Amino acid sequence: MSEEIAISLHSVSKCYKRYARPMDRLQELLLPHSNKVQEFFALRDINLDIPKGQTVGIIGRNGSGKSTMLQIIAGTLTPTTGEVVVKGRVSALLELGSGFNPEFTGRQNVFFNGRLLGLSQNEIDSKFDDIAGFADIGDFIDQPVKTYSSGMFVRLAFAVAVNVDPEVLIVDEALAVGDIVFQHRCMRRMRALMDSGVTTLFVSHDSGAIKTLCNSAIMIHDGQIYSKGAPNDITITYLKLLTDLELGISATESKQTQQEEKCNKDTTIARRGSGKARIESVKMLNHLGEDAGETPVFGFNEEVTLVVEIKANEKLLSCILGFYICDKNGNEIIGTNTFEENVKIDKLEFRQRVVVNFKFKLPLRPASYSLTVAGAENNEALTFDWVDNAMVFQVLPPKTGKQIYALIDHPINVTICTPCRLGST
Ligand SMILES: Nc1ncnc2c1ncn2[C@@H]1O[C@H](COP(=O)(O)OP(=O)(O)OP(=O)(O)O)[C@@H](O)[C@H]1O
Repeated sequence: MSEEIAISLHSVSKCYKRYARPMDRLQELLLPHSNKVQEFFALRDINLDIPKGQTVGIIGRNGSGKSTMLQIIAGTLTPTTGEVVVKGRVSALLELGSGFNPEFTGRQNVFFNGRLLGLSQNEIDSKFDDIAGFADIGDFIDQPVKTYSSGMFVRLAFAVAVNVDPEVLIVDEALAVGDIVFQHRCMRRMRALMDSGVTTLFVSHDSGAIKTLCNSAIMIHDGQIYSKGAPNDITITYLKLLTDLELGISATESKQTQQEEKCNKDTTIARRGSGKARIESVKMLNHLGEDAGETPVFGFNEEVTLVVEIKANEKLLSCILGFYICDKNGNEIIGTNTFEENVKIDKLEFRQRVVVNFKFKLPLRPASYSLTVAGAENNEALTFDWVDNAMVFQVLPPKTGKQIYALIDHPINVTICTPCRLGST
């Protein structure tokens, strides 16, 4: 059975007119053929099908075209060319306060927005208490929204967006504005909506949020889809591109080197960095100090040693080496570096090698994990080498048969107190 497509973009482009000087705009109006206008493509030939029920993370640099694409999907912007089909009610949180009339009270805006989204008066009536409760802005609900703080604005906008039974939800980092308690409330609600089958597009610069929330991701670069796939792979691609651009490597070259690495290994190993020094080898030793091989299997809570060898390709004034152990979604579970552990690596001469050992236990839920290893000259410097998926290993279940429900099994002391019954003889 083919999957149902909720959002479909076919050859979508968005071209803006730009003028070098404000005068040029006027001249163009008065003399339409004066050729003062420059065409700028914010989006170019986007083809995309998003299946119903997916949570898709959208990632990309500032100005890459993310908001333009989402506004087109939300229907608040018309594409210059191409076709967009979106099935179902779209609730979008794209710009702070968009869709709110500043002169209306919060209550009036809830009704106004609800009607815009196609709800009847009765439907909004029945949802109003939920919306006001979620926004939790007290008496401000009856004040004009122009008197709101930006946090209150977001609260109300989010409360409306998630309580109108959307079929497509579009969220553009608006969550970052509320306080921590509200952010947690938003996350819980978003998860509940996703679990109930709402198609969600989530734009964020926070790769952690993309990895935790989404089941696929799209990276936009220069108005085009640069890459799409599993959230972890896409965030790796994104971080590699950011590093490469900083090093003066073009986006095309960055993509090419990543594809070459991919062909050489089964897993999406991604390597980036300035190359001032290189991670020459990575291995893990088991609790007996034996090399655990290329795809190790460790016992639950086994003590292991991660052995990393680096070689300086130039003289380094200092060096920090670190690692992460990530779950299959790329969430960092264990990690540290020599600086945080107060272990100083002195300067390295050209071609000098150094081997760093990290010894730790693996109190992890039985599953497969990947290892990321990275090094930098100091805390401010660009990494000289960063290797994602340097190794993948397995952790076995505890021999005691204990179930591990959380990601990590932290030692916990449980005591039972039996209170004396009052009045008993
Ligand atoms: N109305 C407009 N007129 C001209 N250019 C525009 C207009 N709106 C957006 N752009 C340009 O289109 C490009 C894409 O903008 P967009 O807002 O979609 O990027 P973005 O990826 O969402 O960026 P950010 O992460 O900073 O929000 C940018 O170069 C922007 O300057």
